[in-house]
Amino acid sequence: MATLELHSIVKRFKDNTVLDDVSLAVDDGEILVLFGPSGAGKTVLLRLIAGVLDADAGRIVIDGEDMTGVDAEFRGVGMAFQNFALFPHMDAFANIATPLEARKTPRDAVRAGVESVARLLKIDHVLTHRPRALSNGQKQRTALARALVGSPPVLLLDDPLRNVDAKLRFEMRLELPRLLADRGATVIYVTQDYKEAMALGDRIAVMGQAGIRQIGTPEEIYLQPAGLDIARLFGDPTINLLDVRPSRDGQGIHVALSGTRVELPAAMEPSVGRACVAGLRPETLHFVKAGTKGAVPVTIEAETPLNEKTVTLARTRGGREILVSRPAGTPGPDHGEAFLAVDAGSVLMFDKASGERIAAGGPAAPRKRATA
Ligand SMILES: Nc1ncnc2c1ncn2[C@@H]1O[C@H](COP(=O)(O)OP(=O)(O)OP(=O)(O)O)[C@@H](O)[C@H]1O
Repeated sequence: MATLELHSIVKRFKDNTVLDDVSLAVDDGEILVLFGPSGAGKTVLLRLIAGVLDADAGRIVIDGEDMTGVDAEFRGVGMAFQNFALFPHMDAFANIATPLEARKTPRDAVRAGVESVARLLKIDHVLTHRPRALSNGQKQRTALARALVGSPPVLLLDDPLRNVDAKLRFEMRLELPRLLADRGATVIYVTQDYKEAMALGDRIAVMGQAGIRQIGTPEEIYLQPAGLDIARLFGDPTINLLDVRPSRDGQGIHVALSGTRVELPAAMEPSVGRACVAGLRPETLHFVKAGTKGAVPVTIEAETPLNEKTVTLARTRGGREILVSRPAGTPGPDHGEAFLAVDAGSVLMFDKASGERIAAGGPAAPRKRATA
């Protein structure tokens, strides 16, 4: 295990500044997920840490030691790439063994190391196969086995599940946290899949234009996103976003939805009188009986049963669409008029002009993350 610190990293390619003053600290044994759109600089950041690219400015410190000028093979960093990067002329065993061979590990120890990691990743039956005789999932596990086998203190995994089918992705999402925790490595894990990010990360760093937009536990990122851009990236169905202008009277702060007053917490004070966007997560909205105090009248347009939930498309009197999600098998209206309760504590409020969240609102994130 090791700690990893990035101090004010800058990386440019000609006039393209990919990383601008990026700082980050990863704890010993932590899994930090780098999440963000294509081209955000995630791979570049991993390559800088690995030592296969040089930064234009800033320092990378592993376990207290400045890595500037330290060659890749002496950094104690293992890496698995999204495109596998296996040697085609070598069988799976030899591919996995390369980090141990490079260290001149005795033959018996190589065999024991490769077989043990191959068993863990369920590829022990294909160790004599060359990459072209492996399925994508087996190739992916072989690349991962190669990154794990030397037990590097720091492990960099670049979207390792991108090329595998949905079933294996799902299995690996469940298995990987334990596997990584067992190896004791400090991990930086890149993905573009928000579910993977939430399932695997102790913390998630959301990458935006040239840097990190927000860093926090999965719950903090989901419940208290720093901006509209981040709120939209997490959640399925995506968050409902409604233009509002909160106002205040003797009874408190409120907005109008379908002509109905929806009370907001006092902490929403900074939003009063401003053009805002209210974010309502579909799972925080509930259908209630007609006549329930504060219930918002809507018309049900459509209902889609998904595996574990039912998603309803409702429309307000003003014609705005709202998605509501509820656990599959629970009762709910499927046509006609219905009424929605909005949980004021769950409403996220964003400044419309800047897209930034108005800090005081939103539910509190729990201190500890739930297990995935
Ligand atoms: N060797 C290079 N020369 C010039 N530009 C590069 C080089 N490597 C990366 N870039 C640029 O840096 C930016 C970030 O690329 P990077 O591969 O890190 O993105 P990413 O966030 O990992 O994307 P993806 O999720 O698609 O892998 C892109 O604009 C890319 O074109």
